Amino acid sequence: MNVCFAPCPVVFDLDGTLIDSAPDIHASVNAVLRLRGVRPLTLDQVRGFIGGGVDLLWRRVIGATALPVEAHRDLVASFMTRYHEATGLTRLYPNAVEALGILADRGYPLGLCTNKPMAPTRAVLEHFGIAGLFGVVIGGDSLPQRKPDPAPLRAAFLALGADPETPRGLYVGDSEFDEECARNAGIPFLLYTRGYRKLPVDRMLHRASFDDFARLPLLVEEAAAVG
Ligand SMILES: O=C(O)COP(=O)(O)O
Ligand SMILES: [Mg+2]
Repeated sequence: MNVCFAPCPVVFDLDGTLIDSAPDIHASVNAVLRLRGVRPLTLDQVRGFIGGGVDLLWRRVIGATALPVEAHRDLVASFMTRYHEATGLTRLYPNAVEALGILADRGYPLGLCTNKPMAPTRAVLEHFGIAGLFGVVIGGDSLPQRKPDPAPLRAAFLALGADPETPRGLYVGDSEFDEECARNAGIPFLLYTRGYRKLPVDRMLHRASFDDFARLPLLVEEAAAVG
């Protein structure tokens, strides 16, 4: 059982969960492709490449274009110079900030565990004025491992004071990477269905799913009570 007597930590994914960042990622990818004389990718294509961090994003971009595999490192570097502070096209999902505020007011320690590198993660949290809500932020370059490896999620729960043997709490995310990571870490998973997942909801293991953040505070209370 994973019952939380005191409010247990709730850790969030970022891209496709709290924010729709695909338009900024898409614009930065296409800026790099333009410099190389490569045809732009569609927003749907790029959205489908998000979830595993920038290295995987660019392996997928290379796979969809005629770019050489050897250019991967330079492409990632060129992308990061554009993307590290790109927030103009990014939007918070409706009611996400309100839900975070309600959970914080109720005493739930909040954390963030994303595969996005720390620099753009910090930039977007500052841009939306929500950095202070999170007791810990783990980015895609904070540890040698990335989701779906359980290490980043475990690190987030440890930083929020969870017991290392039997970490208690909930992970809220949108993608197959998050689901697998939660499963690997033994943490119940709450699935936001309007993000970037590719599988149908019923093919993903989750404690509960939701399509509106207005429902999240109640779902957290219910999931925390069941354990
Ligand atoms: O940057 C990515 O590829 C994914 O980021 P996320 O872990 O916040 O969904
Ligand atoms: Mg995500």
